[in-house]
Amino acid sequence: MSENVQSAYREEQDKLDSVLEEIGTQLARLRAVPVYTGHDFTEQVLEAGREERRQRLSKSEPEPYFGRMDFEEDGKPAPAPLYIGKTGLDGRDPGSLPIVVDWRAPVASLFYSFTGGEERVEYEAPEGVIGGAVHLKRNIMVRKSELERVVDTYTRGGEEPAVSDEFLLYRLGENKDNRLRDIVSTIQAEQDKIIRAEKNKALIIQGVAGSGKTTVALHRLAFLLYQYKEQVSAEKMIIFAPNGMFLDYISGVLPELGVGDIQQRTFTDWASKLLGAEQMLADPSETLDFWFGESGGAAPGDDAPGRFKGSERFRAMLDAAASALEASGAPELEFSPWDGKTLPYETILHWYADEYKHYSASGRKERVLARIRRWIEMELKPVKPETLRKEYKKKAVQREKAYAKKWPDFSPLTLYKQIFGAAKDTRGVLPGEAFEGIPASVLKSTRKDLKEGRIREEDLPPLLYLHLLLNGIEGTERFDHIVIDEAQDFSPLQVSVLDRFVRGHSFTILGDLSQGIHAYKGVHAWEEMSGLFGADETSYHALTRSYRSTMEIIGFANTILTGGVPNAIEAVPVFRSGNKVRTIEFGAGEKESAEAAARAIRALWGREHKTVSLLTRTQDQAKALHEALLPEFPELNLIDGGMTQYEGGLSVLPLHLSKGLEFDAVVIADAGRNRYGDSEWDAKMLYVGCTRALHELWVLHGGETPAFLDRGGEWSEAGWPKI
Ligand SMILES: Nc1ncnc2c1ncn2[C@@H]1O[C@H](COP(=O)(O)OP(=O)(O)OP(=O)(O)O)[C@@H](O)[C@H]1O
Repeated sequence: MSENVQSAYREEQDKLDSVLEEIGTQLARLRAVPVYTGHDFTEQVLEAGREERRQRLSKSEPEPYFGRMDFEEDGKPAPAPLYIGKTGLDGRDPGSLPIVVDWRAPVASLFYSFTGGEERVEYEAPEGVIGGAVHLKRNIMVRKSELERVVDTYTRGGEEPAVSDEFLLYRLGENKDNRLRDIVSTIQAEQDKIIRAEKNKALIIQGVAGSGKTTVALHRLAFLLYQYKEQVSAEKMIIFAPNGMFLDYISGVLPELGVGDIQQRTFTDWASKLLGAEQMLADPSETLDFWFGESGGAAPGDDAPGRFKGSERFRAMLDAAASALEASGAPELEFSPWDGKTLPYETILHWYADEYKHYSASGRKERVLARIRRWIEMELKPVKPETLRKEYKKKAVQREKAYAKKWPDFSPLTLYKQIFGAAKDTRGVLPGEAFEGIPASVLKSTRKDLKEGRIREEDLPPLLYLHLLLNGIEGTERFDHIVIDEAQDFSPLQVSVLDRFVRGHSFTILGDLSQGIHAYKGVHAWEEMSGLFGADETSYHALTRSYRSTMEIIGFANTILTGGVPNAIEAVPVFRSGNKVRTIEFGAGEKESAEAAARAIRALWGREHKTVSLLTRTQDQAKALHEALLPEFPELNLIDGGMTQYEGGLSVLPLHLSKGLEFDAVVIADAGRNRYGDSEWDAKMLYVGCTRALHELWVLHGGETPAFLDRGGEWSEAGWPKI
């Protein structure tokens, strides 16, 4: 250890001792106050504050901070050290400087945005822009209250800053367990910009595989809750992610950041509940088997059911259908509560079309019917004698009920069925020719589904859209912020529907077009989404550095993109080198394939790797391999789409389910031409699979492979390793 390093270490040890002592003292004081359990409101509030501090202090004790920055503010005589932690630690005396600054505080942004070369830096504080100079940037690793590492990434007047961040590399080199982790200590400048971006904008983030999109979105939620305390609440924020297992995988990050209660759902789950249509939903595996089976993979055009039903052209049809129904809403009838008394159609129409025009169609219907009932009451008042009035009243009630039935029900499902010619209820039926634009295959399959009482995931956005058009949003929960993960699989209609449920277009929309393996329903270009918002309502950010995988893995995965996907954005790896990717040929056949997989697992599992996965093209192959390998590896988990828990460890799963996850080592079970063609889609699938690996990637195949798979390039080595 050099003298400088030694003295830095000693200095930080002293600092840590004093901070821990302070935490201990504050905790002891708080614990000495008896817990209040009475009914006095003021006392209860004070107790809640004490409890919150007790918890915060206990949480910060093992790792009170992770970084230090010495900052000389303009006009101040000398630099002052700022310690930055996951939670702030205030001094004991009111008005004293914080001992540890919360990572989300404005001044802490300097720690992330400063990359070493800047003479002067600035940050935005509530009181205005504050400028100054950085004298030192230091990473400090404390674990279980013990000082473990001190790494200076910048010293003013010292050597040039290191090209790669040693501390970051150290963190990236660690093995992962079965949960995504927080990255507060190593957030990169380009990520920090996104995390701290203003709230009321639809942020669209295109990030290469492993660029930290999911992680950044979760940190952004924690930031928004801190920065906009008064305007947002955790319960009114929601994350949409592709499946239950993925939600489980990311579920640890927010609690680590001290954030609870944020809703985490799949769009399907949320939308079907809102529509009360859970029972009608067809099993999604049917669609997945179609697209991900070996016979699938045809380039999905704009007439694929999901693409069409999420498109702007279908939205225009829905608009037309809802307007037509609304316009023809009030039945062309006068209302007669008893013989000799009538309420003319013109009056009813005037109420419906003019007086209540600001309400949704179903709201107008409700109001018109209520007004008719009030009219009946008024008309009944002068009727004499009492017996006649009673008789009229009875009649009026019956006739009003019968009349109400003649109104359309304004149910989104009924209208949707009408659009596809599948409705029994023909009130307000629209002329079929208005919907000639529906592709024939979509019309046929959807009509059949609807007649058989079934809807599919891709029907949910249009149904929700119709629901909004016909019933409005009153009484429905609105969000303060929405995160859409894997947004390349969302359709424009889906996003515009969600836009109605969020205040101020406050979105974080993140995805990667190169991983668009659900292109049969998702967007093919981000403009399809940004075009939904006004120019000042949205901003676009690109993340091109990949933090997950070694240089060799990223280099290899990039060759798949360059060879198989036109205009794809390549990932830039951080300078972390590991073993070359292995491409291993086994003799053709199912048995040989299983034997090769077993040999790969034997070599990779149970050594330094905590998570190893075997990725197949289809669910059936995953099942077959699971069966074949289980006797030797009883701990092998078979993962399917219905799972809501992610086990980690050793697993076998189809490629499309591995999306968003990561593993220390990945084995592509069979990348042969018999499983994958040369299409862009096949390339994207293998790209997704390869970029799941952190440290080791082995690609097995039975001989011939798709043209885009680079088996002899600089990043890979053929054959089994010599051990
Ligand atoms: N600044 C960082 N410091 C340390 N680790 C990071 C950083 N950014 C990302 N990572 C790590 O990189 C990995 C990938 O992150 P994440 O899953 O959020 O990326 P992603 O862009 O959503 O990936 P994909 O699209 O491939 O699923 C995670 O292990 C995450 O902890």
